[in-house]
Amino acid sequence: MLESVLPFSPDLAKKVSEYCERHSEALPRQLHDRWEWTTGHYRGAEIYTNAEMMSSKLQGQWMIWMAQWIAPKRVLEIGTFTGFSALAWYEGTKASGAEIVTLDVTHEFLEATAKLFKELGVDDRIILVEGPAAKTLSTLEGEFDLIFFDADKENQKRYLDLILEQRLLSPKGVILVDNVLARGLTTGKDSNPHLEPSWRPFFEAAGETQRKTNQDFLEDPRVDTLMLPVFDGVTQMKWKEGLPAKRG
Ligand SMILES: C[S@@+](CC[C@H](N)C(=O)[O-])C[C@H]1O[C@@H](n2cnc3c(N)ncnc32)[C@H](O)[C@@H]1O
Repeated sequence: MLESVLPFSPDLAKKVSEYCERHSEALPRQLHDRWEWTTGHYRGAEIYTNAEMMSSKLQGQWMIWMAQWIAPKRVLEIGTFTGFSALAWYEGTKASGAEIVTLDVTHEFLEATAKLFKELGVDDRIILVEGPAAKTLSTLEGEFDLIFFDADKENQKRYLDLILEQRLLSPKGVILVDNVLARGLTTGKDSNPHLEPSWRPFFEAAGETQRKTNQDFLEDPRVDTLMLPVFDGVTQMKWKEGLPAKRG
């Protein structure tokens, strides 16, 4: 196979996603429950209409696996929402005992998340920070070994600049950026004939913004960039070989 992605229809995408979930280490109960709670509670609710913002269950399984492998001392997440991905970072860092700092601008989301984290007793290592991420980032100190971008997509390059300028990324650290394919529309307006019509204007705009961001990431001389067609598209970045050591 010379392409890197299977030609999915919606039915096949569902079938393959479920198959992959079943053939991966099972999602821990508390993540499973949070995922179900978010989809049930938020769908159609007055304020929180968008459970779609949450990562998929398989993505949660991937996060746990990645965190176990990287064994970070500190994790930084931009975009908490209802805490599903922060719980995955927590689960994946049980051995490394990492501190997890997760940022969100929306008070209601953080309030619901703080309540859950207290109930689950995971507030010993997860720190929730409310406010616009750019502002919060400029106040952070120290280094992070795993950084996840999953908030406002239009500011991703700004976040990268702040992180690199402040050396918040450790020398061997990795940045993971979610949704770089914007449901496929980053590659062109007509790329996804299966997209629900009501979502099309949003993702057309998101795709256009992301096209520029992806190019900016690639052209940034401070990082090595790899874009993968998994989930809604994930870009991985690390310091260019030898760069932090030279600058240090
Ligand atoms: C896609 S959701 C995060 C999903 C979460 N990581 C998960 O997997 O369940 C994006 C979140 O980013 C937050 N957000 C949007 N703009 C932001 C900003 N400027 N600063 C911080 N958070 C922001 C939103 O409130 C929302 O909760």
